[in-house]
Amino acid sequence: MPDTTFAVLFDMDGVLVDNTDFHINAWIKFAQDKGFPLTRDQYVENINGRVSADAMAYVFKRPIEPGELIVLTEEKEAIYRELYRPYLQPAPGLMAFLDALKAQHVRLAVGTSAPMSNVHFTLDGLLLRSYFDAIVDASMVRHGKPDPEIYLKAAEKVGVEPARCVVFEDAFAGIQAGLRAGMAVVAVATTHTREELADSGASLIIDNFDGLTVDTIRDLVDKAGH
Ligand SMILES: O=P(O)(O)OC[C@H]1O[C@@H](O)[C@H](O)[C@@H](O)[C@@H]1O
Repeated sequence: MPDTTFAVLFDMDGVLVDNTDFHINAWIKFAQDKGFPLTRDQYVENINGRVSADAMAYVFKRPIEPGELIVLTEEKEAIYRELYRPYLQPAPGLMAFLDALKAQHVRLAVGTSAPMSNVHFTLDGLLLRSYFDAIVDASMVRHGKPDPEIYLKAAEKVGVEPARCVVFEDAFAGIQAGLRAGMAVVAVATTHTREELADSGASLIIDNFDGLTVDTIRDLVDKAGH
């Protein structure tokens, strides 16, 4: 029987996989090729963890209409996948943690700003899809992170109330999305340092999933008093 007393919602990029540097390099190359140079700091501040519509509007300094957005997004993501493919691997400790959650029948979801093509690349490339009861990607929401819509939709799909969900996130936009959804957030210190994440509102900061127990995460929800 599924345990519906709490659910765990995972961001994808920077959490299930430690791939931020590959996204940064892909964005920098893509933007440079288009004649709109981008720095690493600009990426971290304005693009990291956000849906492509918002990221592209930032890079090109104008809103991008839907047809053009699909083309530009796939152009950028093809660069990213080419760069990251040889290094594609689950985050340290992830598989053991997912197995432990599954053994206790905890409901699991992915909530990502990535397009479906990258979800396929990552979850199917690593044979992770079967672990998740729901997957919400950028194509399924009207508003990207930091709006809470992605995580609220994931909670609805797994049938667990938002206050009983824990979100794993690496990006400030994603942490905000989780908090605004009324969820406890665990920050993963891949993109940002522990110091940078200290005031983010996260209940716990981890370097990766090594040694993380299901009880530690269940306690976060219980302590939040929901
Ligand atoms: O961290 P998430 O929500 O999985 O976000 C995916 C997005 O993360 C951003 O950081 C990348 O630059 C995007 O290209 C990518 O689509």
